[in-house]
Amino acid sequence: MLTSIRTEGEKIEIVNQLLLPHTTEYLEINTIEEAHEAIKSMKIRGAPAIASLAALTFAASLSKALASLDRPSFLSSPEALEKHVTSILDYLYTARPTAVNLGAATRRISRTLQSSKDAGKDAVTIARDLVAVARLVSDEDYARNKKMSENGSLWLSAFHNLQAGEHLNVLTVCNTGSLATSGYGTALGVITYLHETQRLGRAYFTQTAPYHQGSRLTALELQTLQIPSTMICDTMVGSLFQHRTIHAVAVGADRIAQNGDTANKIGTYNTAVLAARHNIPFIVVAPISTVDLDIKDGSQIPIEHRPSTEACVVRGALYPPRFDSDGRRELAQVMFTPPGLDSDEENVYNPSFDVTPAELITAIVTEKGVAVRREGENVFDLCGVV
Ligand SMILES: CSC[C@H]1O[C@H](OP(=O)(O)O)[C@H](O)[C@@H]1O
Repeated sequence: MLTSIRTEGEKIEIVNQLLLPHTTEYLEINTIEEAHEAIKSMKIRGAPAIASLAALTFAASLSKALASLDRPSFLSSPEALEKHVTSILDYLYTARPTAVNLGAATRRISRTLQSSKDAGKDAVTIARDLVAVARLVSDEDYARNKKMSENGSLWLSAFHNLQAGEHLNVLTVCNTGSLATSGYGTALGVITYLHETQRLGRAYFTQTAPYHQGSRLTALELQTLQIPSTMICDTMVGSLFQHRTIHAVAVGADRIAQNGDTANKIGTYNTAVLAARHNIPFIVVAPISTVDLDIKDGSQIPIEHRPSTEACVVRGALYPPRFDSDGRRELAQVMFTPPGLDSDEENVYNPSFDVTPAELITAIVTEKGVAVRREGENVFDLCGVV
């Protein structure tokens, strides 16, 4: 299985997802600033993976400070430590505004800080507690994803009253596998679990322009896992539903509001509208840390707009292939420039996410269970799940 992040002691490395699938290059992340840049530039992406890298880098920075002979001033008191921790986590959170998992990790770290302070611990002891809890954000992700994948697979099998020997065809959008998490994945985890339990017919996935999480990352993951799959262009979802049997759509999430409205990769809303038109169950698969109960509905979810140039670049390998002196396949980055590109968003509209209203979502699957929309209502009992 591919990994988005790998660690060895205090060493943290990420695979540079801008270069996949043609080049596998690991980058060492040594500072908070490097983590921020890697997240903002989308060398690493995927809400859970972003939270894991931020938490691991935060833990490494504290760990280095604790090991330093020249103790920094923020370890002089719990108050100084709290101010330092808050500034680091708030800074990391600014890297990408829509995904909320990092916010949940920040809240978890802050709760630990507060309880350690209330217990009268000194700054050094509190810092050690924070290192431990921050590492759990990543360490616990694999098991969390496996559990939600099992929950989603069982729910879909029951929804279709799947009998022995029958299989489900599932469409997914973007990339929600090991490259978007710390292992196994969310929506792609459901597809993987169905495959591993002999209940998957075929996985379908959209290319997911303009970053191409589908054609560059999900394709790589499904090939690596040897899962039968078919890629479609983003514009082909309606035709697929008209001409192929699709039993479900399973997507990830970056932020889920209290009423179940869900922000996810751009193109998810289109797919949800078409799934409703074709009576295909549409499920969102995400960890509890994606649910933001402070946000009443999807209108309050900040939607990141990426640089217009990113919507004008096609990344890929040269054809016929050319190789550099190290034998690595050369990539091409073709920029097509619409007139007046320099005027940015007037010419290129490039939201990175869209919001799918709850009434188009059949169920929200988490590691704690499945929140099903009640017939005739578009409000999920999320509190029953969170
Ligand atoms: C389990 S990943 C959640 C979410 O993150 C992706 O966005 P991006 O690739 O821009 O980080 C996509 O929306 C996934 O569904």
